[in-house]
Amino acid sequence: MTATTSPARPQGTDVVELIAPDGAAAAISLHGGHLLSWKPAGAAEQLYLSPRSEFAPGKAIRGGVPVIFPQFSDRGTLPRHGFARTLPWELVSSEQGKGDALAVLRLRDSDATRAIWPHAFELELSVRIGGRELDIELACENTGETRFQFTTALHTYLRVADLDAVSVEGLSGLRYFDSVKQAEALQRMDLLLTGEKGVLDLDRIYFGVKERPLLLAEDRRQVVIRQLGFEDAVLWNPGPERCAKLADMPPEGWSEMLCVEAASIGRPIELQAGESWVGRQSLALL
Ligand SMILES: O=P(O)(O)OC[C@H]1O[C@@H](O)[C@H](O)[C@@H](O)[C@@H]1O
Repeated sequence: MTATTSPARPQGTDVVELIAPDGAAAAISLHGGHLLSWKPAGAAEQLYLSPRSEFAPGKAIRGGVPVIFPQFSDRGTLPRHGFARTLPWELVSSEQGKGDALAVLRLRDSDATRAIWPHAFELELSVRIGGRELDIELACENTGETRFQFTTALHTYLRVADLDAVSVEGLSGLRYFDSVKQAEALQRMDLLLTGEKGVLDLDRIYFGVKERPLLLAEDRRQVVIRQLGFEDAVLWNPGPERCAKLADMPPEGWSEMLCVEAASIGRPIELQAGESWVGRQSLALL
């Protein structure tokens, strides 16, 4: 069975709706190849999507899962977080299986990308849902004649009921770059408390996370976050002051979200002509 592509949601953006036989559901915008919503079977929305997001050509959507490629943040000369999140992707396929539903989207280099990044590439984003699990896979192929390097992330905005009650486990002993303090540090404890009792204005790149599972926990909810192929992870929450300066976030939006991003930043990925790379982030609601 083919899933439907519904035009004109939100504000003219093409959105692919996925529904698995058990009722798990997801919505993916072709603008940015951007997962907007994930509802596991029998459970509520797990992703945060800002009600003030713009959904306009050339603009990034605030929330969901932006695809960051080929540059993380301001670490290079390209627009912040690269261009994949602001370009139209094409739908390759969307289908329902026996126990899941899967959509595949593609972005290839174009005159617009080559004007600022002179490389031939093909990105494929696969989103699979079923039961209480979500897999997001990003594949990149060098379709040109010369090598290139990139940094990348799946910039997942997790919805939280109350940031004060949220903790993240699994980071102990890792070195991180604190982008707020512009300094490196070592994560001493396994438990990172967010919200007013913990770290507000949180913006950290944890290096060498590799396949360690992370656990996001709040009162009655636990989400296991796994990654494969990505080396690092980013934790981001703007806190009240920075959030107030973000035009596409409501003033209290920061208290309802926490970004846990699968990323490769510390060691850029290098692809020779014809080579491919694949990275995956998997979420499971316990
Ligand atoms: O506002 P943007 O461009 O979507 O970026 C949001 C945040 O993305 C995070 O990944 C970065 O670590 C932060 O520094 C940044 O502020």
